[in-house]
Parts: sequence; C-alpha cells; structure tokens
Amino acid sequence: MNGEGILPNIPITGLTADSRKVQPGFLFAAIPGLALDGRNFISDAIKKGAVAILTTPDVTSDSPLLGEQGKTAVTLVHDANPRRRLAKMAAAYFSPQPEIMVAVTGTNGKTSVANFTRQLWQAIGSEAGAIGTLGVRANGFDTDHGLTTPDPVDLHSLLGAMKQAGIDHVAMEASSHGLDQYRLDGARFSAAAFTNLSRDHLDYHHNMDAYRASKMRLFEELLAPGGVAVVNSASAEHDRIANIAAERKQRLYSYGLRNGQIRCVKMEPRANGFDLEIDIFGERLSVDFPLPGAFQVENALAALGLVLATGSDLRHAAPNLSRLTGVRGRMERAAVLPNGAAVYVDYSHTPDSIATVLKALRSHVGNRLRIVFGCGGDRDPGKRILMGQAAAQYADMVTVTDDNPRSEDPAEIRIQAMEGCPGAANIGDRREAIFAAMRALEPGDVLCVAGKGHEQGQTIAGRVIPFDDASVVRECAEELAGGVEPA
Ligand SMILES: CC(=O)N[C@H]1[C@@H](OP(=O)(O)OP(=O)(O)OC[C@H]2O[C@@H](n3ccc(=O)[nH]c3=O)[C@H](O)[C@@H]2O)O[C@H](CO)[C@@H](O)[C@@H]1O[C@H](C)C(=O)N[C@@H](C)C(=O)N[C@H](CCC(=O)O)C(=O)O
Ligand SMILES: Nc1ncnc2c1ncn2[C@@H]1O[C@H](COP(=O)(O)OP(=O)(O)OP(=O)(O)O)[C@@H](O)[C@H]1O
Ligand SMILES: N[C@H](CCC[C@H](N)C(=O)O)C(=O)O
Ligand SMILES: [Mg+2]
Repeated sequence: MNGEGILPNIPITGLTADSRKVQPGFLFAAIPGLALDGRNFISDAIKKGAVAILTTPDVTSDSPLLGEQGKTAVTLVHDANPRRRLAKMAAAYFSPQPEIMVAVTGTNGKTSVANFTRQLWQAIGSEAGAIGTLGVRANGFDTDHGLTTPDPVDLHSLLGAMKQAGIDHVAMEASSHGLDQYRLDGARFSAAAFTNLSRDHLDYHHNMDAYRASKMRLFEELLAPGGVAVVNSASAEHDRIANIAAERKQRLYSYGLRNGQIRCVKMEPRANGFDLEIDIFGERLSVDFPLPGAFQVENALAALGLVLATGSDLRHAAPNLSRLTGVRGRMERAAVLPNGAAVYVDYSHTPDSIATVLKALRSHVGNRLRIVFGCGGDRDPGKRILMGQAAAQYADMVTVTDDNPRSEDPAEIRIQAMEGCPGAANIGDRREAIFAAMRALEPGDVLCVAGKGHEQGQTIAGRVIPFDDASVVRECAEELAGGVEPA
C-alpha cells in the first residue's frame, strides 16, 4: 500500500467510493451513480475523517455539499470522470500488481476461459489465480466478491494481496458493466480475449451498439500497445477487434473451431469429450479433450491463446489441454439415472447460450432432449421470448420455471418466456419443475437444468433462499433410484 504520491503532499490512509466505509485519513470518491448520487454523502464522509474528496469539477470549495467542516478541512480533487480516476488511484495505492494479468470479455464463456487459463498456468508451474463470477480462485484466496468484475478498490486491494502472496499470474473476467463503469482501469493487461457477442444486459446498456462499445473498451483503452488481442475467429466482432489491434499496435491471435492461428483441424466427439487435432501457429498436436460441448473446446483454445500470448512455451503448455477440468455449473453432469438418462446443470441464461448448450448436448442424446429453464427478473424482458424460442427450437420437451424473479412477479416472467415456447409445461416452483422433468426421463434422455449454474441461492422479492440446482438434481436422483452414480 502506498498512500504517498497519490495526492501531492497528502498521504492518505485508504480510499473508497462508499461514505459508510470512510475511516480517518481516507480519500472519499463522491460519484454520481446510477441509483444514488455519491456527492450527497460528502459531508458525511468528512465527518467520518475523510481528508480528500475526489469528485466532479462542479463541486467547488464553497459548495454546500462539503458542509461547514469540509470547507476548511479537505483537499478537493476534480475529475470529469471520477470513476476512472478512482480506479487509477486505487491501482497506484495498492501497487504492485501481479506481473502477468489477462482479461476476457464476451457475452458467454468468460468464466470458463478465465478458469481454464488459470488451470493451464498452474499445470506448467505458475502460481495463478482467476477472478470473476465464481469469486476468486487462487491458493489461499477462495472468496466471493459478489460481482463478476469487482469494484476498483476491492479489485486493486485484492490484486495487491495476490502479488504479495506470490501469485504472479491472474486471469480476470471483464464484464460489460465493469468495463462501462471503469472498474478495470489501472489494471495492466498483457493480453485480452474476446469470446462472442449476443443479446444480454440490454436492461443496462439499452441497445446492442452500447453493449458492444463497452466490451470494445477492453481493446481500445485497456489493453496497451504491444499487448495481444486473442479473438474468436467465428465472431462477427473479429474484424472490428483486428482493426483496433492494428491501429493500437497490439498483436492479434485468432482462435476457433475452424479458423485462426490456433484452430482445430480434427474434432471427433467421444463419450465425454473430443479427439482433437489442433494447429497452433503451424505446430500440430493431438489432444484427448476431456470435456463435452464444442463451446468448451472454443473456450479452451481462447485460454491457450492467453497463456501463449503471455510467454508460456507452446510445447510445454498446450498438452495440458487434455487435463482441464470442467467449471462448476457449466455443462456439469450432475447425475446419471440407473436407466442411463443424464442430467446436466448449466449457466445458460441468454438466448444464444441456451441454443449453444442444447446443440452441444444433442450429441449425447439417444432419445429426447429436455430443458428446464427460467428467466431472471429485473433484467432485459426482451430476451425472455427469445430464450423460450431457443428452448423450443433445440429441445424436444420444455419446462418453464422460475430463475431469480428478484422484484418482479414470477408468473408474469414465465408468461413472457412461454410466448417463445407455447407448448411448454409451466411450473413456477423450481424444485418441483426439476423433480417433474426428472421423473419423466426415459432411457437415452438428457435433461438440461439451465440458468443458475453455480448459484447457491434463489432471489425472490428481496430474499435469497438457499438453492443449488446440482443438489436438487442429486436429491431427486437418489429418490428415484435409491442411489446416484457419481457424475
Ligand atoms: C447497476 C450497477 O452496475 N451498479 C454499480 C455501480 O453502482 P453506483 O455507483 O451507480 O451506485 P449507487 O447506488 O447509484 O450509488 C452512488 C454512489 O454513492 C455511494 N454511496 C451510497 C450510499 C451511501 O450511504 N453512501 C455512499 O457513499 C455509493 O457507494 C456509490 O459510489 O457502481 C458500483 C461500484 O463499482 C457497483 O458496485 C454497482 O454494482 C451493483 C452492486 C450491481 O449489482 N451490479 C451488477 C448489475 C453488475 O455489475 N453485474 C456485472 C455483470 C455480470 C455479467 O456479465 O453477467 C458484474 O460485473 O457483476
Ligand atoms: N464460448 C461459448 N459460446 C457460447 N456459449 C457459451 C460459451 N461458453 C459458455 N457458453 C454458455 O454460456 C454459459 C455461461 O458460461 P460462462 O459462465 O463461462 O460465461 P460468462 O461469460 O462468464 O457468463 P456471465 O457473464 O453470466 O458470468 C455456459 O453455461 C454455456 O451455456
Ligand atoms: N450476471 C447475470 C447472471 C444471470 C443469472 C441468472 N440466474 C439470472 O438471474 O438471470 C445477471 O445478473 O444478469
Ligand atoms: Mg462469468
């Protein structure tokens, strides 16, 4: 920690954008937010001992927002973009960061790529961590911060602690919210990956152009010249990012199932994975890929791209693709019934990811493919009908249930999803829906329980009720069979 030098002549003892966390000697960042205006908490922060206030230029030293005490006691730091400035100050305060850091953005696949990257680094002996939707995954750091991309002060304090603990490789998820809110500014990335872009989060970004623009910040503003952009060759955004990379003198690694410098030249499905032959910058390698789902192969190639982009040796790193383990709640086989029917838990909560996971599961289906899914409340209502359509198009039988209704009426959310899959069963209670679908499974059937993946709770009207899809699936499997085969 280094409180000197962030503000000339004023050593600070900490920094925060939340007045409730201010301690004597702190810098308080007073940020106009989405729900509240942090500038209204300036006088509270000063009363709690803040010595400096970072805020917008319109808050001058005679502003009533400072209160009487503040007019003499604090230093004002002005910035038209206080979020970005806070992130940069936090980076300086908690420096140094781990030596090698990479970020991954995209609508789907970030958690998988970040965790695969960590696994590949660990396999070649690097002390590595991953930060994202699953929290922090690193030796001694198994914590959850609640967001996919943490707030800048939390993030930089974490990165500083990781560096001190000897973790010198970190893979992070860059969510569109995090990029839009400058949470990652100040983090130094050597490489950044892009998986794909499809409809999500329009409740926040309002339209696809704004959503895309927030993702592009990773390449346009955060990845420095000389860094490597690792881009899915099959994405419609590939050329856009290639142009940014050329303009900003970044190197470009394309990857993909068919095209790119890192690509599959053979991909044969087998029981729970694929026989792959991969071309990596002209070197050929055979891999027994141990996970089902072509999208996981794509994610693994992205991870390999990040690992190679940050200096790992190809022949040392690439063979470890055959040792990857699946990520919790991502096409996770949670139970196999004695009649052979299998149940998977998956975090698909967008139209594209529902289609992707159902297409991936189809090759494991001897009989019918079923899905139980729901849509989150307080999120883009426009994606609900599209999720229903994807379910109806790629599954043989569909049950619509509740996901996290949050503040919305769950029955109304289900009606909106059912517009896309009118023949579906409608069972609000998620546990009951899973049990009903599982009881109906016949030999050769596959069921996908979609939407909540690793989540441990269901948010209903402001309360979080403990709920874990995989545990419910196993409970039902036990009830049905008096025992469950290990998945
Ligand atoms: C909608 C949203 O993204 N909000 C984020 C945003 O909040 P905000 O700054 O606008 O907060 P606000 O409530 O309006 O308050 C304004 C300011 O007043 C301050 N305040 C408030 C009250 C008080 O008593 N004193 C005080 O100082 C607040 O600390 C804040 O600085 O900036 C904050 C600081 O970075 C974030 O923590 C916060 O994330 C909230 C908690 C959240 O739930 N975000 C979700 C939607 C999110 O970010 N999800 C993504 C996407 C995951 C995915 O891709 O699927 C993620 O990265 O997790
Ligand atoms: N490369 C991919 N292409 C399309 N769909 C994918 C891909 N990778 C994963 N998915 C689907 O998206 C779901 C979420 O995957 P993952 O958690 O890795 O993505 P994410 O980008 O981290 O999502 P979130 O933003 O919600 O945290 C998976 O369960 C799977 O259904
Ligand atoms: N980060 C995503 C996760 C969605 C998970 C799904 N279970 C839902 O609640 O919609 C979001 O907050 O939109
Ligand atoms: Mg994620």
